[in-house]
Amino acid sequence: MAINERVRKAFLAARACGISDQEVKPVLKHLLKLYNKNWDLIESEGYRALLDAYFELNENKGVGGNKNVLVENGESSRLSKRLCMQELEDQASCTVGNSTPKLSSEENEKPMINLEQGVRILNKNSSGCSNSGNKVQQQSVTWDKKRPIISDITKGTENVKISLVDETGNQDPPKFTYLRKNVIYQEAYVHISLARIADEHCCSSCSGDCLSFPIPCACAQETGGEFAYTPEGQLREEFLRTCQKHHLVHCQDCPLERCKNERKPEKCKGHLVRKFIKECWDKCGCDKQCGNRVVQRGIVCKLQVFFTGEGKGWGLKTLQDLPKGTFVCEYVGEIVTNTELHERNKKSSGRERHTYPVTLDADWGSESVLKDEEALCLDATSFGNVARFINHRCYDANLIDIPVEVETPDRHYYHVALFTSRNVKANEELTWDYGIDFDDHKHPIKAFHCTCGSSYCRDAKRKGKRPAVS
Ligand SMILES: C[S@@+](CC[C@H](N)C(=O)[O-])C[C@H]1O[C@@H](n2cnc3c(N)ncnc32)[C@H](O)[C@@H]1O
Repeated sequence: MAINERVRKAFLAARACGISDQEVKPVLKHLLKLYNKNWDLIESEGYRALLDAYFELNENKGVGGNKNVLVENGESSRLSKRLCMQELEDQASCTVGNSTPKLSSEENEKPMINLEQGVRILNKNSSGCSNSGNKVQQQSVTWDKKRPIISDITKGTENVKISLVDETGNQDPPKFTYLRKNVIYQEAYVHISLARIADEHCCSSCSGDCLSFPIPCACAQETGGEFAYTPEGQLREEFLRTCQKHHLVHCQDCPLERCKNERKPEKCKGHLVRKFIKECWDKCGCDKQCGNRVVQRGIVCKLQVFFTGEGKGWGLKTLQDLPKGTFVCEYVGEIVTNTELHERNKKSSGRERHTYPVTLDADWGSESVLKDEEALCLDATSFGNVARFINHRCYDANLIDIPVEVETPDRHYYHVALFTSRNVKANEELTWDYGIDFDDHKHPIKAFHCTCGSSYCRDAKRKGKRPAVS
Protein backbone atom coordinates (compact mmCIF):
# COMPACT_ATOMS: atom_id res chain seq x y z
CA MET A 1 0.00 0.00 0.00
CA ALA A 2 1.34 3.47 -0.87
CA ILE A 3 2.37 5.62 2.12
CA ASN A 4 -0.25 8.28 1.40
CA GLU A 5 -2.97 5.67 1.33
CA ARG A 6 -1.75 4.33 4.71
CA VAL A 7 -1.79 7.82 6.20
CA ARG A 8 -5.28 8.41 4.83
CA LYS A 9 -6.52 5.13 6.37
CA ALA A 10 -4.95 5.98 9.73
CA PHE A 11 -6.73 9.34 9.64
CA LEU A 12 -10.00 7.58 8.82
CA ALA A 13 -9.60 5.24 11.79
CA ALA A 14 -8.93 8.20 14.07
CA ARG A 15 -11.88 10.16 12.66
CA ALA A 16 -14.17 7.19 13.46
CA CYS A 17 -13.22 7.82 17.09
CA GLY A 18 -13.87 11.55 16.84
CA ILE A 19 -10.17 12.52 16.54
CA SER A 20 -9.33 15.11 13.91
CA ASP A 21 -6.52 14.72 11.37
CA GLN A 22 -4.69 17.64 12.98
CA GLU A 23 -4.75 16.00 16.38
CA VAL A 24 -3.63 12.57 15.25
CA LYS A 25 -0.95 13.71 12.79
CA PRO A 26 1.84 14.39 15.35
CA VAL A 27 1.06 11.13 17.17
CA LEU A 28 1.30 9.17 13.93
CA LYS A 29 4.56 10.89 13.06
CA HIS A 30 5.98 10.01 16.45
CA LEU A 31 4.95 6.34 16.22
CA LEU A 32 6.43 6.01 12.73
CA LYS A 33 9.72 7.23 14.12
CA LEU A 34 9.45 5.03 17.19
CA TYR A 35 8.70 1.89 15.17
CA ASN A 36 11.12 2.59 12.41
CA LYS A 37 8.33 3.13 9.87
CA ASN A 38 6.86 -0.32 10.63
CA TRP A 39 3.30 0.36 9.53
CA ASP A 40 2.15 -3.15 10.48
CA LEU A 41 2.58 -2.28 14.15
CA ILE A 42 0.53 0.86 13.75
CA GLU A 43 -2.22 -0.75 11.70
CA SER A 44 -2.65 -3.96 13.72
CA GLU A 45 -5.81 -4.43 15.86
CA GLY A 46 -7.65 -1.57 14.18
CA TYR A 47 -4.88 1.04 14.76
CA ARG A 48 -4.81 0.20 18.44
CA ALA A 49 -1.25 1.50 18.96
CA LEU A 50 -2.10 4.81 17.35
CA LEU A 51 -5.33 5.32 19.27
CA ASP A 52 -3.72 4.15 22.53
CA ALA A 53 -0.90 6.63 22.01
CA TYR A 54 -3.34 9.43 21.29
CA PHE A 55 -5.44 8.73 24.37
CA GLU A 56 -2.37 8.32 26.58
CA LEU A 57 -1.11 11.66 25.39
CA ASN A 58 -4.41 13.23 26.30
CA GLU A 59 -4.47 11.52 29.67
CA ASN A 60 -1.01 12.89 30.37
CA LYS A 61 -2.06 16.37 29.34
CA GLY A 62 -5.02 16.02 31.69
CA VAL A 63 -2.75 15.35 34.67
CA GLY A 64 -0.48 18.24 33.94
CA GLY A 65 1.76 16.66 31.29
CA ASN A 66 3.05 18.70 28.44
CA LYS A 67 2.79 18.47 24.69
CA ASN A 68 6.25 17.01 24.38
CA VAL A 69 5.47 14.03 26.53
CA LEU A 70 5.52 11.66 23.57
CA VAL A 71 9.09 12.40 22.66
CA GLU A 72 10.40 11.67 26.13
CA ASN A 73 12.22 8.34 26.44
CA GLY A 74 10.09 7.05 29.29
CA GLU A 75 6.91 7.48 27.31
CA SER A 76 8.38 5.76 24.30
CA SER A 77 9.26 2.69 26.28
CA ARG A 78 5.83 2.73 27.95
CA LEU A 79 4.16 2.59 24.54
CA SER A 80 6.43 -0.20 23.37
CA LYS A 81 5.73 -2.09 26.56
CA ARG A 82 2.00 -1.71 26.14
CA LEU A 83 2.18 -2.98 22.58
CA CYS A 84 3.96 -6.06 23.78
CA MET A 85 1.52 -7.00 26.55
CA GLN A 86 -0.36 -9.44 24.35
CA GLU A 87 2.89 -11.06 23.34
CA LEU A 88 3.94 -11.36 26.96
CA GLU A 89 0.63 -12.95 27.83
CA ASP A 90 1.06 -15.44 25.02
CA GLN A 91 4.47 -16.40 26.34
CA ALA A 92 3.07 -16.73 29.86
CA SER A 93 0.23 -18.99 28.80
CA CYS A 94 2.64 -21.36 27.10
CA THR A 95 4.93 -21.81 30.08
CA VAL A 96 2.89 -22.40 33.21
CA GLY A 97 4.61 -24.97 35.36
CA ASN A 98 7.47 -24.77 37.81
CA SER A 99 8.79 -21.54 36.43
CA THR A 100 5.72 -19.62 35.47
CA PRO A 101 6.09 -16.02 34.36
CA LYS A 102 3.39 -14.43 36.52
CA LEU A 103 1.24 -11.86 34.83
CA SER A 104 0.51 -9.25 37.40
CA SER A 105 0.23 -6.36 35.03
CA GLU A 106 -0.91 -3.06 36.45
CA GLU A 107 -1.32 -1.84 32.89
CA ASN A 108 -4.50 0.13 32.62
CA GLU A 109 -5.76 -1.06 29.26
CA LYS A 110 -9.12 0.69 29.07
CA PRO A 111 -11.00 0.02 25.84
CA MET A 112 -10.55 3.32 24.04
CA ILE A 113 -14.05 3.60 22.71
CA ASN A 114 -17.06 1.87 24.12
CA LEU A 115 -20.74 1.98 23.44
CA GLU A 116 -21.14 4.95 25.76
CA GLN A 117 -18.89 7.01 23.54
CA GLY A 118 -19.22 5.44 20.13
CA VAL A 119 -18.24 2.13 18.66
CA ARG A 120 -14.79 0.86 17.90
CA ILE A 121 -14.76 -1.80 15.21
CA LEU A 122 -12.28 -4.64 15.55
CA ASN A 123 -10.23 -5.01 12.42
CA LYS A 124 -10.92 -8.17 10.48
CA ASN A 125 -7.22 -8.75 9.92
CA SER A 126 -6.02 -7.95 13.43
CA SER A 127 -2.86 -9.94 13.84
CA GLY A 128 -1.63 -8.97 17.31
CA CYS A 129 1.77 -7.60 18.23
CA SER A 130 4.93 -8.80 16.62
CA ASN A 131 7.23 -6.11 17.88
CA SER A 132 10.01 -8.48 18.83
CA GLY A 133 12.54 -5.67 18.95
CA ASN A 134 10.82 -4.19 21.98
CA LYS A 135 10.22 -7.25 24.15
CA VAL A 136 9.64 -6.80 27.84
CA GLN A 137 12.04 -8.85 29.98
CA GLN A 138 10.38 -12.07 31.19
CA GLN A 139 10.67 -12.97 34.88
CA SER A 140 11.04 -16.48 36.22
CA VAL A 141 9.01 -17.10 39.41
CA THR A 142 8.49 -20.24 41.51
CA TRP A 143 5.02 -21.81 41.46
CA ASP A 144 2.87 -21.02 44.50
CA LYS A 145 -0.58 -22.66 44.61
CA LYS A 146 -2.15 -19.97 46.73
CA ARG A 147 -0.91 -17.07 44.71
CA PRO A 148 -2.98 -16.09 41.71
CA ILE A 149 -1.52 -16.73 38.27
CA ILE A 150 -3.02 -13.41 37.25
CA SER A 151 -3.72 -10.81 39.91
CA ASP A 152 -6.22 -8.90 37.82
CA ILE A 153 -7.55 -10.34 34.59
CA THR A 154 -9.38 -7.06 33.92
CA LYS A 155 -6.07 -5.15 33.69
CA GLY A 156 -7.54 -2.39 35.79
CA THR A 157 -10.54 -1.77 33.55
CA GLU A 158 -13.21 -2.78 36.09
CA ASN A 159 -14.11 -1.18 39.43
CA VAL A 160 -12.70 -4.27 41.17
CA LYS A 161 -9.70 -6.52 40.59
CA ILE A 162 -10.50 -10.09 39.56
CA SER A 163 -7.76 -12.66 40.12
CA LEU A 164 -7.28 -16.02 38.45
CA VAL A 165 -6.08 -18.96 40.54
CA ASP A 166 -5.24 -22.55 39.72
CA GLU A 167 -4.82 -24.83 42.71
CA THR A 168 -3.97 -27.79 40.47
CA GLY A 169 -0.86 -25.93 39.39
CA ASN A 170 -0.74 -27.28 35.87
CA GLN A 171 -3.12 -25.21 33.76
CA ASP A 172 -2.16 -22.71 31.11
CA PRO A 173 -3.75 -19.32 31.76
CA PRO A 174 -6.57 -18.76 29.29
CA LYS A 175 -5.76 -16.68 26.22
CA PHE A 176 -8.15 -13.85 25.54
CA THR A 177 -8.28 -10.07 25.56
CA TYR A 178 -10.28 -8.47 28.35
CA LEU A 179 -13.10 -6.18 27.17
CA ARG A 180 -15.14 -4.16 29.61
CA LYS A 181 -17.85 -3.28 27.08
CA ASN A 182 -19.23 -5.03 24.03
CA VAL A 183 -17.50 -4.11 20.78
CA ILE A 184 -18.76 -4.62 17.24
CA TYR A 185 -16.68 -7.06 15.24
CA GLN A 186 -17.67 -6.01 11.74
CA GLU A 187 -21.09 -6.40 10.14
CA ALA A 188 -23.39 -6.10 13.15
CA TYR A 189 -25.89 -3.27 12.92
CA VAL A 190 -25.97 -1.39 16.21
CA HIS A 191 -27.37 2.06 15.73
CA ILE A 192 -26.96 4.32 18.73
CA SER A 193 -28.10 7.91 18.50
CA LEU A 194 -29.85 10.31 20.83
CA ALA A 195 -32.36 11.07 18.05
CA ARG A 196 -33.65 7.50 18.15
CA ILE A 197 -34.64 7.83 21.79
CA ALA A 198 -38.04 9.51 21.80
CA ASP A 199 -38.97 11.83 24.68
CA GLU A 200 -41.46 9.31 26.01
CA HIS A 201 -38.70 6.71 25.99
CA CYS A 202 -36.53 8.44 28.57
CA CYS A 203 -36.96 10.62 31.64
CA SER A 204 -35.46 13.91 30.48
CA SER A 205 -37.40 15.93 33.07
CA CYS A 206 -36.13 13.87 36.04
CA SER A 207 -33.32 14.91 38.36
CA GLY A 208 -31.32 13.21 41.13
CA ASP A 209 -32.31 9.61 41.88
CA CYS A 210 -35.42 8.39 40.02
CA LEU A 211 -36.00 5.73 42.70
CA SER A 212 -36.50 8.40 45.36
CA PHE A 213 -39.65 9.80 43.70
CA PRO A 214 -43.10 8.38 44.54
CA ILE A 215 -44.09 8.05 40.87
CA PRO A 216 -41.84 5.80 38.74
CA CYS A 217 -40.23 7.60 35.79
CA ALA A 218 -40.81 6.95 32.06
CA CYS A 219 -37.98 4.40 31.99
CA ALA A 220 -39.89 2.21 34.45
CA GLN A 221 -42.72 1.80 31.93
CA GLU A 222 -40.81 -1.12 30.45
CA THR A 223 -40.97 -2.98 33.74
CA GLY A 224 -44.70 -2.58 34.21
CA GLY A 225 -44.58 0.94 35.63
CA GLU A 226 -42.37 -0.15 38.54
CA PHE A 227 -38.61 -0.07 38.81
CA ALA A 228 -36.81 -3.41 38.46
CA TYR A 229 -34.43 -2.43 41.27
CA THR A 230 -34.80 -1.86 45.01
CA PRO A 231 -33.10 1.21 46.57
CA GLU A 232 -30.35 -1.23 47.70
CA GLY A 233 -29.61 -1.99 44.03
CA GLN A 234 -31.00 -5.54 43.94
CA LEU A 235 -33.76 -6.88 41.72
CA ARG A 236 -37.21 -6.65 43.22
CA GLU A 237 -38.54 -10.10 44.21
CA GLU A 238 -41.61 -9.76 42.06
CA PHE A 239 -39.67 -8.68 38.99
CA LEU A 240 -37.23 -11.58 39.42
CA ARG A 241 -40.13 -14.00 39.74
CA THR A 242 -41.57 -12.78 36.41
CA CYS A 243 -38.17 -13.24 34.77
CA GLN A 244 -38.02 -16.83 35.99
CA LYS A 245 -41.27 -17.76 34.23
CA HIS A 246 -40.27 -19.35 30.94
CA HIS A 247 -42.29 -19.69 27.79
CA LEU A 248 -41.32 -19.77 24.15
CA VAL A 249 -42.20 -17.58 21.20
CA HIS A 250 -41.63 -18.68 17.60
CA CYS A 251 -40.37 -16.33 14.92
CA GLN A 252 -41.61 -16.53 11.34
CA ASP A 253 -38.24 -16.59 9.63
CA CYS A 254 -35.72 -17.80 12.22
CA PRO A 255 -32.12 -16.61 11.66
CA LEU A 256 -30.82 -19.69 13.49
CA GLU A 257 -32.68 -22.01 11.13
CA ARG A 258 -31.52 -19.93 8.13
CA CYS A 259 -27.96 -20.58 9.28
CA LYS A 260 -28.50 -24.30 9.53
CA ASN A 261 -30.08 -24.60 6.08
CA GLU A 262 -30.37 -21.42 4.04
CA ARG A 263 -32.31 -22.93 1.14
CA LYS A 264 -34.83 -24.88 3.17
CA PRO A 265 -34.92 -23.55 6.73
CA GLU A 266 -36.91 -25.57 9.23
CA LYS A 267 -39.56 -24.05 11.48
CA CYS A 268 -38.32 -21.95 14.37
CA LYS A 269 -37.67 -24.05 17.51
CA GLY A 270 -38.70 -21.11 19.70
CA HIS A 271 -37.00 -18.40 21.74
CA LEU A 272 -37.58 -17.62 25.40
CA VAL A 273 -39.89 -14.66 25.99
CA ARG A 274 -37.84 -12.30 28.07
CA LYS A 275 -38.65 -9.46 30.37
CA PHE A 276 -36.44 -6.43 29.76
CA ILE A 277 -35.01 -3.96 32.24
CA LYS A 278 -34.76 -0.42 30.90
CA GLU A 279 -32.11 1.60 32.69
CA CYS A 280 -31.97 5.41 32.67
CA TRP A 281 -29.26 6.71 30.35
CA ASP A 282 -27.54 9.80 28.96
CA LYS A 283 -30.72 11.43 27.60
CA CYS A 284 -32.38 11.12 31.00
CA GLY A 285 -32.22 14.04 33.42
CA CYS A 286 -31.26 11.99 36.50
CA ASP A 287 -27.79 11.60 38.02
CA LYS A 288 -25.23 8.99 37.12
CA GLN A 289 -25.82 7.62 40.64
CA CYS A 290 -29.57 7.18 39.99
CA GLY A 291 -30.82 3.84 41.37
CA ASN A 292 -32.10 2.85 37.94
CA ARG A 293 -28.53 2.58 36.62
CA VAL A 294 -27.04 -0.64 37.95
CA VAL A 295 -25.71 -2.70 35.05
CA GLN A 296 -24.07 0.27 33.32
CA ARG A 297 -22.03 1.03 36.45
CA GLY A 298 -20.22 -2.31 36.14
CA ILE A 299 -19.02 -5.03 38.48
CA VAL A 300 -18.88 -4.31 42.20
CA CYS A 301 -18.81 -7.85 43.67
CA LYS A 302 -15.62 -9.65 44.69
CA LEU A 303 -15.13 -12.42 42.13
CA GLN A 304 -12.41 -14.92 41.29
CA VAL A 305 -11.68 -17.15 38.31
CA PHE A 306 -10.58 -20.65 39.39
CA PHE A 307 -9.90 -24.01 37.81
CA THR A 308 -12.89 -26.25 38.52
CA GLY A 309 -11.22 -29.63 38.00
CA GLU A 310 -14.65 -31.07 37.20
CA GLY A 311 -14.28 -31.40 33.44
CA LYS A 312 -15.63 -27.89 32.93
CA GLY A 313 -12.33 -26.01 32.71
CA TRP A 314 -12.17 -22.62 34.38
CA GLY A 315 -15.11 -21.27 36.35
CA LEU A 316 -16.10 -18.17 38.29
CA LYS A 317 -16.84 -17.97 42.00
CA THR A 318 -17.92 -15.23 44.36
CA LEU A 319 -15.64 -14.34 47.27
CA GLN A 320 -18.49 -12.75 49.24
CA ASP A 321 -22.06 -13.68 50.19
CA LEU A 322 -24.47 -12.35 47.56
CA PRO A 323 -28.14 -11.76 48.36
CA LYS A 324 -30.77 -12.86 45.85
CA GLY A 325 -31.20 -10.37 42.99
CA THR A 326 -27.61 -9.00 43.09
CA PHE A 327 -26.07 -7.83 39.81
CA VAL A 328 -22.89 -9.85 39.26
CA CYS A 329 -21.65 -8.92 35.80
CA GLU A 330 -22.65 -8.36 32.22
CA TYR A 331 -21.87 -10.93 29.51
CA VAL A 332 -19.46 -9.00 27.31
CA GLY A 333 -17.96 -10.02 24.01
CA GLU A 334 -17.67 -9.18 20.35
CA ILE A 335 -21.00 -8.27 18.80
CA VAL A 336 -21.19 -10.53 15.77
CA THR A 337 -23.98 -11.36 13.37
CA ASN A 338 -25.43 -14.82 13.56
CA THR A 339 -23.95 -15.48 10.12
CA GLU A 340 -20.47 -14.39 11.22
CA LEU A 341 -20.73 -16.63 14.24
CA HIS A 342 -21.73 -19.55 12.04
CA GLU A 343 -18.68 -18.91 9.83
CA ARG A 344 -16.42 -18.83 12.90
CA ASN A 345 -17.86 -22.10 14.10
CA LYS A 346 -17.33 -23.78 10.77
CA LYS A 347 -13.66 -22.73 10.80
CA SER A 348 -12.83 -23.71 14.39
CA SER A 349 -12.31 -27.20 15.65
CA GLY A 350 -14.18 -28.27 18.80
CA ARG A 351 -11.17 -27.93 21.11
CA GLU A 352 -10.51 -24.33 20.13
CA ARG A 353 -13.94 -23.15 21.18
CA HIS A 354 -13.95 -22.48 24.89
CA THR A 355 -16.86 -20.15 25.36
CA TYR A 356 -20.48 -20.56 24.53
CA PRO A 357 -21.88 -17.61 22.53
CA VAL A 358 -25.00 -15.77 23.62
CA THR A 359 -27.71 -15.15 21.05
CA LEU A 360 -29.42 -11.76 21.43
CA ASP A 361 -32.79 -13.25 20.53
CA ALA A 362 -34.96 -11.74 23.27
CA ASP A 363 -37.01 -9.83 20.73
CA TRP A 364 -36.85 -12.10 17.69
CA GLY A 365 -40.39 -13.31 18.20
CA SER A 366 -41.83 -9.85 17.63
CA GLU A 367 -40.08 -9.36 14.26
CA SER A 368 -41.55 -10.63 11.00
CA VAL A 369 -38.21 -10.85 9.19
CA LEU A 370 -34.80 -10.08 10.68
CA LYS A 371 -32.04 -9.02 8.32
CA ASP A 372 -28.73 -10.83 8.75
CA GLU A 373 -27.03 -7.76 10.20
CA GLU A 374 -29.79 -7.46 12.82
CA ALA A 375 -29.64 -11.05 14.13
CA LEU A 376 -26.84 -10.64 16.66
CA CYS A 377 -24.82 -12.71 19.11
CA LEU A 378 -22.08 -12.04 21.66
CA ASP A 379 -18.93 -14.09 21.21
CA ALA A 380 -16.52 -13.88 24.14
CA THR A 381 -14.03 -16.46 22.89
CA SER A 382 -11.21 -14.06 21.98
CA PHE A 383 -12.49 -10.77 23.43
CA GLY A 384 -14.68 -10.80 26.49
CA ASN A 385 -15.08 -10.03 30.15
CA VAL A 386 -15.18 -12.20 33.26
CA ALA A 387 -18.57 -13.70 32.30
CA ARG A 388 -16.77 -15.83 29.70
CA PHE A 389 -15.69 -18.03 32.63
CA ILE A 390 -19.18 -18.73 33.98
CA ASN A 391 -20.12 -22.35 33.44
CA HIS A 392 -23.49 -23.79 32.53
CA ARG A 393 -25.77 -25.56 34.98
CA CYS A 394 -29.02 -27.19 33.93
CA TYR A 395 -32.13 -26.07 35.78
CA ASP A 396 -30.84 -25.02 39.24
CA ALA A 397 -28.15 -22.45 38.38
CA ASN A 398 -27.60 -19.55 40.81
CA LEU A 399 -27.54 -16.82 38.14
CA ILE A 400 -30.17 -15.63 35.70
CA ASP A 401 -29.53 -13.66 32.52
CA ILE A 402 -31.79 -10.67 31.96
CA PRO A 403 -31.84 -8.43 28.85
CA VAL A 404 -31.14 -4.81 29.67
CA GLU A 405 -31.89 -1.84 27.41
CA VAL A 406 -29.49 1.05 27.98
CA GLU A 407 -28.45 3.17 25.02
CA THR A 408 -30.86 2.11 22.30
CA PRO A 409 -34.55 1.22 22.20
CA ASP A 410 -33.74 -1.01 19.22
CA ARG A 411 -33.92 -4.48 20.71
CA HIS A 412 -31.74 -6.24 18.18
CA TYR A 413 -28.96 -5.10 20.48
CA TYR A 414 -29.13 -5.09 24.27
CA HIS A 415 -26.97 -5.94 27.28
CA VAL A 416 -27.09 -9.37 28.89
CA ALA A 417 -26.88 -8.93 32.65
CA LEU A 418 -26.34 -11.75 35.13
CA PHE A 419 -28.07 -11.51 38.52
CA THR A 420 -28.19 -13.99 41.40
CA SER A 421 -31.44 -15.96 41.36
CA ARG A 422 -31.08 -16.97 45.04
CA ASN A 423 -28.83 -16.16 48.00
CA VAL A 424 -25.30 -17.31 47.15
CA LYS A 425 -22.60 -18.06 49.75
CA ALA A 426 -18.99 -16.88 49.48
CA ASN A 427 -16.82 -19.38 47.54
CA GLU A 428 -19.77 -20.90 45.66
CA GLU A 429 -19.26 -21.35 41.92
CA LEU A 430 -21.48 -19.03 39.88
CA THR A 431 -23.42 -20.77 37.11
CA TRP A 432 -26.19 -19.97 34.67
CA ASP A 433 -28.35 -22.00 32.34
CA TYR A 434 -27.13 -21.39 28.78
CA GLY A 435 -30.50 -22.66 27.55
CA ILE A 436 -28.91 -25.44 25.50
CA ASP A 437 -31.12 -28.01 23.87
CA PHE A 438 -28.79 -31.01 24.13
CA ASP A 439 -31.05 -32.94 21.74
CA ASP A 440 -30.79 -30.41 18.89
CA HIS A 441 -27.95 -32.06 17.01
CA LYS A 442 -28.32 -29.72 14.04
CA HIS A 443 -27.69 -26.61 16.12
CA PRO A 444 -24.82 -24.56 14.61
CA ILE A 445 -23.08 -24.49 18.00
CA LYS A 446 -22.20 -27.99 19.06
CA ALA A 447 -23.15 -28.67 22.66
CA PHE A 448 -20.51 -29.95 25.10
CA HIS A 449 -20.97 -32.98 27.32
CA CYS A 450 -22.51 -31.46 30.38
CA THR A 451 -20.90 -32.21 33.75
CA CYS A 452 -22.95 -29.67 35.69
CA GLY A 453 -23.76 -32.20 38.40
CA SER A 454 -27.38 -31.11 38.67
CA SER A 455 -29.82 -33.94 39.38
CA TYR A 456 -31.94 -32.37 36.64
CA CYS A 457 -29.13 -32.34 34.05
CA ARG A 458 -30.66 -32.16 30.56
CA ASP A 459 -27.76 -33.83 28.80
CA ALA A 460 -29.50 -37.18 28.49
CA LYS A 461 -26.63 -38.73 26.54
CA ARG A 462 -24.29 -37.97 29.40
CA LYS A 463 -26.62 -39.40 31.98
CA GLY A 464 -27.60 -42.33 29.78
CA LYS A 465 -31.33 -41.72 30.28
CA ARG A 466 -34.05 -39.27 29.30
CA PRO A 467 -33.96 -35.96 31.16
CA ALA A 468 -36.23 -35.47 34.16
CA VAL A 469 -36.80 -31.84 33.25
CA SER A 470 -36.61 -30.32 29.79
C1 LIG B 1 -18.53 -19.65 28.77
S1 LIG B 1 -17.34 -20.89 28.79
C2 LIG B 1 -17.10 -21.16 30.49
C3 LIG B 1 -15.64 -21.13 30.85
C4 LIG B 1 -14.88 -22.36 30.48
N1 LIG B 1 -15.12 -23.42 31.44
C5 LIG B 1 -13.39 -22.09 30.33
O1 LIG B 1 -12.59 -22.86 30.84
O2 LIG B 1 -13.04 -21.10 29.67
C6 LIG B 1 -18.28 -22.24 28.21
C7 LIG B 1 -17.50 -23.53 28.00
O3 LIG B 1 -17.17 -24.11 29.26
C8 LIG B 1 -17.40 -25.51 29.24
N2 LIG B 1 -18.55 -25.78 30.12
C9 LIG B 1 -19.39 -24.88 30.67
N3 LIG B 1 -20.31 -25.47 31.42
C10 LIG B 1 -20.06 -26.79 31.37
C11 LIG B 1 -20.70 -27.91 31.93
N4 LIG B 1 -21.77 -27.82 32.70
N5 LIG B 1 -20.19 -29.13 31.64
C12 LIG B 1 -19.09 -29.25 30.86
N6 LIG B 1 -18.44 -28.22 30.29
C13 LIG B 1 -18.92 -27.00 30.54
C14 LIG B 1 -17.75 -25.85 27.80
O4 LIG B 1 -16.56 -26.19 27.13
C15 LIG B 1 -18.31 -24.57 27.26
O5 LIG B 1 -18.18 -24.44 25.86
